[in-house]
Amino acid sequence: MPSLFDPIRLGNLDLPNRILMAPLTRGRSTRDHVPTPIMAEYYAQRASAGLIISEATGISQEGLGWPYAPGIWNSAQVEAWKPIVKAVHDKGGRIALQLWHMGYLVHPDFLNGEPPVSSSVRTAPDHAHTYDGKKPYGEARALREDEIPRLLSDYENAARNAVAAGFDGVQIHAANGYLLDEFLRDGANKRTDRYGGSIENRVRLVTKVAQTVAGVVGPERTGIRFSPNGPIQGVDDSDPHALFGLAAEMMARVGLAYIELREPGPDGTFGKATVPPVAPTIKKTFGGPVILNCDYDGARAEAAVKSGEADAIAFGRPYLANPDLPERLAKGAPLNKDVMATWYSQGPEGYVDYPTLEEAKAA
Ligand SMILES: Cc1cc2nc3c(=O)[nH]c(=O)nc-3n(C[C@H](O)[C@H](O)[C@H](O)COP(=O)(O)O)c2cc1C
Repeated sequence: MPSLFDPIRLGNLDLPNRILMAPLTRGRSTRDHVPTPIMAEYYAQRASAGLIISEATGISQEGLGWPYAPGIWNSAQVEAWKPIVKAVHDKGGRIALQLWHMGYLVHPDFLNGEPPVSSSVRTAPDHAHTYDGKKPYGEARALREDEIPRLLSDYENAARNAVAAGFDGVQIHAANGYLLDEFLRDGANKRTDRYGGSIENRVRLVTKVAQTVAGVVGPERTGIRFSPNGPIQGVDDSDPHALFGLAAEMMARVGLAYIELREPGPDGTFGKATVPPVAPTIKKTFGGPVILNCDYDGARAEAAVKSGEADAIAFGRPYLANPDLPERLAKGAPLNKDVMATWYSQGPEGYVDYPTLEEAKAA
């Protein structure tokens, strides 16, 4: 069986190892959601990943409600992404862009006071990060059926821009309680039209988005992320095995290159599972490469790949804090611990200053 350190082909991308960088929002763009030069340094430091999945990146202003997060809907953003992608390529790496619509998790402050959109009228629990600190979420309105073509054209525009910026591929963000997850899971989707109710109806929007994005980028360069197990940001489902089994089958029909899953265990530190693992069901109905994420260390990751449970592993917090993660895992070296206070802070601290093993030894 393969090891974490063996190459793998995802769609038409050849990865030198099976250690992926999971998408990590870091808030180092401008207030207008334009990427900044320090992001080139950060991603280039992590170029030895089999594949970098970028931080979630807004497809439209309607879909972006995170302070200083990047977007990909206008030409200033495309131009600013180009040197970042080039910096990763110059170091021999590969980078895919994660396409994001935050749905009901966009605070009205980002929308000139207008309500955000979701599958149904609903208010997210807890508080949003805004430019004026944490605030309770606003009530979302239900996206009308006649607005869906416009949403799809936003995805199409973003996908075209990702290609123009030079990305090796894209990942559709359908996880973590954001818009596409709000349509998928019945705890959030209360619609009575053909986008709600049955499982077939609830997978319709994500399937159309996948077809639209793959139509621009190529299915062999398009992946998708789900978080099938357990509640997150107020979104959950009553029958995840049936729902995500069908969603994965639809993604296979579109021909996507891979599915990535954030699936914690029952004691997960980034969400908690509430049903038995959904990954095996998804792996069966998808048939292609499945990448697993959440709470992996080197030993668990190697065991998951060796057993065939996963084709590759995506690391989030370990990658944030260890630019040379594959080299450290190969040596069984200790890992730097990520510092939560600088996850979303601006500037270089806790961003580009985590040392490699060699730098730590030299210091
Ligand atoms: C600071 C931070 C930012 C994150 N941003 C994103 C994101 O932009 N998109 C996404 O799908 N998940 C995001 N996540 C979730 C991670 O991709 C990953 O699923 C999570 O950290 C669990 O993996 P880990 O145990 O390897 O850290 C984020 C997590 C953290 C800690």
